[in-house]
Amino acid sequence: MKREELIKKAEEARNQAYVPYSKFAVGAALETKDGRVYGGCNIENAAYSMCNCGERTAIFKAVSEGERDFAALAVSADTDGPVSPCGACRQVMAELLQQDTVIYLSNLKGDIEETTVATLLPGAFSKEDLHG
Ligand SMILES: O=c1ccn([C@H]2C[C@H](O)[C@@H](CO)O2)c(=O)[nH]1
Ligand SMILES: [Zn+2]
Repeated sequence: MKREELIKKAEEARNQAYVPYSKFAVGAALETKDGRVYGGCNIENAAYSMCNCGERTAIFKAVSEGERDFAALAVSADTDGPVSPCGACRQVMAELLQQDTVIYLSNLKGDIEETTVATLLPGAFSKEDLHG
């Protein structure tokens, strides 16, 4: 899928964001190597630490459906520049996406930054660290 199409799907997922506290809506769209797309939005909670980001919602939806091989992830929010994923999402991307999964960071103005998991989180803690 073209990056503009995947970003549009992230924007559509963003419309479902449940953000009564921050009012900051985020959408994500994760495309598998077979071309299936899983949307995700951020979902907040009155117990703030339970808030889940849009990126992780999309990743967990896909993985929970048995998906393991991902081509691209688009993220969209109403930010000045391309949205910057939080550290927790970067760590989850490092574990569950591939090294060659393309990440499109975007905003509603049409700015797009194309990056990779390795660039977003150099030195990520991984299963190699865990099992020496
Ligand atoms: O890349 C990001 C950054 C923040 N958030 C969410 C978490 C919280 O619901 C709100 C404000 O931080 O935005 C995301 O979903 N993705
Ligand atoms: Zn996050």
